[in-house]
This record gives sequence, structure tokens and C-alpha cells, in this order.
Amino acid sequence: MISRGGFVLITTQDLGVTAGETVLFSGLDLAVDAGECLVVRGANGAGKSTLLRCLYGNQTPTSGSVSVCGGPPDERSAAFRRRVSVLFDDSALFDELTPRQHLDLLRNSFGGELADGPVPAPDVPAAELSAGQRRRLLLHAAVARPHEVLLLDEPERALDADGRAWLSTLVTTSTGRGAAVVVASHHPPLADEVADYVVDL
Ligand SMILES: Nc1ncnc2c1ncn2[C@@H]1O[C@H](COP(=O)(O)OP(=O)(O)OP(=O)(O)O)[C@@H](O)[C@H]1O
Repeated sequence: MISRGGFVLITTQDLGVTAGETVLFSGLDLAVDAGECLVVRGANGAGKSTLLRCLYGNQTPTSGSVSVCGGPPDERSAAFRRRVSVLFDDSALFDELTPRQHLDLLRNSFGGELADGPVPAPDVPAAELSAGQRRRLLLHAAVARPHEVLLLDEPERALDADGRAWLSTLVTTSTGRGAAVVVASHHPPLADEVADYVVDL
């Protein structure tokens, strides 16, 4: 995949990860410019989450190189985390805080506006939210953080039909503001709606 000539925010060169005896992917050359969305597809265990972890710098690839926002990704770097927002399976909430409190905290830290779309059960402690409500809150939080790059790992998980439609809007809003977005997904309509590129692992 070659950059279309825009401002490139994510590149990989000859990227590969081998887990045990299994080659998850190899020789992966990606380029995602500002304002573009890459959707990563593949069966369970294909390596989608692994690829996203390589882009966030919390997994070291077996071969090749990654550049995100102009350098190697490093999730431990506060400067890097200010430029890259993520939703991973293990993304956590503060159990005792409500959605409203979570989002107030983000607004106080970063300013800016929340995404359109209802905040689920705004006054219920996070520990008591349903899986879909948690996912909606995590998505609100991911896009509320300032970001040049947005990495979303199976964001459609646990969302209802309205939530999945809202998810597409979130992604296109983010790319419309100039972010480079990478989404690992099992939901074919999402790729149809938001992808500039699709990679099948
Ligand atoms: N560091 C590692 N060491 C050993 N095995 C690993 C490592 N990282 C990933 N794996 C294995 O690689 C495979 C790919 O995992 P990954 O979570 O990336 O797949 P996925 O495409 O996201 O799957 P799913 O659709 O089920 O979420 C799995 O079998 C996983 O156990």
C-alpha cells in the first residue's frame, strides 16, 4: 500500500509477526495518511489485534518497522499518547465513576467537545453498565481525546444496530478532522462505510 501523497501518519515496512510456529502476517507495507481509514479484517486469531498493538508500540514485531506520527510507536511515552487514541479489548473504565463523570474528566483534561450521540446511562457507575453501554462510553472517550491517529480494535463488539451506525459516524468524523484511523473489525458494513483501504490478514 502506497501513500496517496497526503500527510502520512502511519507506515509499516515489511512488517511481520510470528507467534510461536505461526506466521500471523509478514511483509506488510502499509501507509495511512491523515484523513484516511484503514480497516483490517480477518478470522479469529488472524492477527488483527496484534497488528494494532504493533502500531501502538505495545508489541514488538518479529520483523520490519513501524512509524506512527513520525517515529516508532511507544505507548509508554506521554507525548505519543497525546497524539494516538486507542480502544483495545482491555481498555478500562473507572468502575465507580459514571459516564457523565468520565466524560467531564476528559473535557476538563483536554477541553474540546464530545461526539454527537447519546451518552449511555449517564449517571450509572461504570461497574453497573451493560457491555454495549461500556463500549459506547469507551468509544466516546476514545474520540474525545485529542488524536492524530485513532486505533480501534473490534469497536462494533456488543453494539446494537444504532450503535454500529453511530460508530461509522464517529470514524468518518475523526477522519474528516484529519485523523488517520485503523479499525480491526468483523463487521463488513463498517468497512463498506468507512474504509479507504482494507487489509485482509
Ligand atoms: N506475543 C504472543 N505470543 C504468542 N502468541 C501470540 C502473541 N500475540 C498473539 N498471539 C497469538 O496470535 C494469534 C493472533 O491473535 P490476535 O489477538 O492478534 O488475533 P485477532 O485477529 O485479533 O483475533 P480475534 O478476531 O479473535 O480477536 C492468537 O492465536 C494469539 O494467541
